[in-house]
Amino acid sequence: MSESAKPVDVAVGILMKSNGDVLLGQRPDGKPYAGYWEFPGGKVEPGESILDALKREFLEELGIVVLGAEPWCCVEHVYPHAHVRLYFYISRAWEGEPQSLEGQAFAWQGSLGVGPLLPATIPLIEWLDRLRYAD
Ligand SMILES: Nc1nc2c([nH]c(=O)n2[C@H]2C[C@H](O)[C@@H](COP(=O)(O)OP(=O)(O)OP(=O)(O)O)O2)c(=O)[nH]1
Repeated sequence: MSESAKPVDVAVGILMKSNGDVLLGQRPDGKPYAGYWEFPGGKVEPGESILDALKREFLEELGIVVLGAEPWCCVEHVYPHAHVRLYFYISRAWEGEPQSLEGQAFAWQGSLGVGPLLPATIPLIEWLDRLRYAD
């Protein structure tokens, strides 16, 4: 099996406000799928827990301190550039306002008004809507 066939673990965070709005970011130039929208996050480094990776990425990308997050679901996807295993967490507790520390655009969204989304993230939106607008 070649090295590229091994899945890469990615920690992804969905910050959810009490009104159900969630934070999306746009992938910066220079990355695969530049310009596509995604939930903030990034690759887990060797020896790092997924939750620690999530906290590190939120601090590096957005200047946000994640105070708590719950694992929600895991999705695997094979892209031409990588085979990824995405660990999605939902956080309702954080400190700070998002800042664009890596030059990326971001937006709080209720019903989804930005696109395109990364292919592996598209099915999540319907599942998320069931959760956000359950009652
Ligand atoms: N953050 C995030 N990544 C996603 C989502 N959906 C999805 O398929 N991915 C994929 C795209 C990438 O192949 C991978 C994330 O890796 P990345 O390249 O953005 O991570 P990173 O910031 O650690 O990158 P780098 O240090 O290597 O530049 O996960 C999503 O909703 N959020």
